[in-house]
Amino acid sequence: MSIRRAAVLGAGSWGTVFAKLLADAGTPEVTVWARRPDVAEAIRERHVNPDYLPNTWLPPAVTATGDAAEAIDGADLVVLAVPSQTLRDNLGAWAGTIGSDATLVSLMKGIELGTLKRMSEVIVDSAGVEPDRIAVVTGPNLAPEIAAEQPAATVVACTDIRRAELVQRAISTRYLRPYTNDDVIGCELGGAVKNAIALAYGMASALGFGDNTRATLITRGLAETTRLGGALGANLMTFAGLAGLGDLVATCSSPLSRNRTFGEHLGRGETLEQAQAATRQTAEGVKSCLSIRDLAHSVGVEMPITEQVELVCHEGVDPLKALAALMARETKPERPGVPSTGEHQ
Ligand SMILES: NC(=O)C1=CN([C@@H]2O[C@H](COP(=O)(O)OP(=O)(O)OC[C@H]3O[C@@H](n4cnc5c(N)ncnc54)[C@H](OP(=O)(O)O)[C@@H]3O)[C@@H](O)[C@H]2O)C=CC1
Ligand SMILES: O=C(CO)COP(=O)(O)O
Repeated sequence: MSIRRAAVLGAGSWGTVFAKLLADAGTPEVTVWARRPDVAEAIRERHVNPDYLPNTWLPPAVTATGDAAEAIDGADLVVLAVPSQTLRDNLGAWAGTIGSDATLVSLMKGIELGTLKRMSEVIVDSAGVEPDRIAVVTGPNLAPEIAAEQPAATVVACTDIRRAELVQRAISTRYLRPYTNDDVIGCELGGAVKNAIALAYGMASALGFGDNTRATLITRGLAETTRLGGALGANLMTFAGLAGLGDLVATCSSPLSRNRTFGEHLGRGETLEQAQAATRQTAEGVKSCLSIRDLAHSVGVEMPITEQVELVCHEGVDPLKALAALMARETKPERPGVPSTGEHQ
């Protein structure tokens, strides 16, 4: 079985590249929904998204519309590529038009404010679909690099292996190698938390700190992500994979990352508003650091880096003070609960 018609709802960087990917992998009809009619027209008429990917030519199978119902009509794959915090409202308006056996794909990397839900949970709520119809695609996938067809890998996470393999086939190309994974919780947490850690990494870079600081943030960032995952029922091995370490390293180390770039602005002493004005695209970690912190508190997990990122973003704390607070924390074993001497051997 293969996908005949796909809808991609959201015409930003990743939504647009994902439409190209589906077409390159053989989907005959891919319709992008853009909320601005001029963007839809440019994709439809000129095969380019001038705002987000001006130098990427989109294949003939990709078309676009400003009418979401038209995009969704008859689609057996519905891809969601809007900002995490608007998903609930967007999908609420579209849900009635989605086919009863269509597979939904979530590209979002965030945790909803207020409800503290992962994106697949928001989709279940607002579209009223069963969780096993939702596949999460996540991994080290900076949109401009995938647009340029640079080789990479990704993960398709779904509790229904048949649907996971369907999506895997639908995005398998010579430049992207998808793996399946049944750990939806771990894959979504990896994608959401790495954005908060990349904000910290960007701040540290702008403050002039070198590779020891950066490696420490990545490693301890992964440790707190894994702690949260453990408390929420994820498979801990997921965090050593593409959706965990892979995405964390790519996002922290790339100047293409919007989250890292946003962190650099904060590290240079800009306010949240100044950083927002300087960066136009979605930096999910800015809002999700609040919901991730609250989610962690709700299950009694400490996430010190995420907490300090939240204080810098939303309480105006100086990034240097945030760093000092992290360094002044009580000393402890690297892996709490594991003896630091050889007594267990
Ligand atoms: N870019 C990347 O490299 C990757 C991104 N992701 C994730 O994919 C998701 C989407 O990101 P991405 O495509 O990059 O984001 P962008 O910021 O590039 O684009 C966001 C898109 O959503 C639209 N949008 C903005 N606000 C609303 C709203 N209120 N209602 C409906 N649509 C809206 C924008 O329209 P308009 O242009 O009119 O503002 C635009 O089409 C995010 O969760 C991100 O973390 C995942 C992997 C890679
Ligand atoms: O998720 C991404 C890469 O996998 C994109 O990261 P940014 O949203 O920080 O650009």
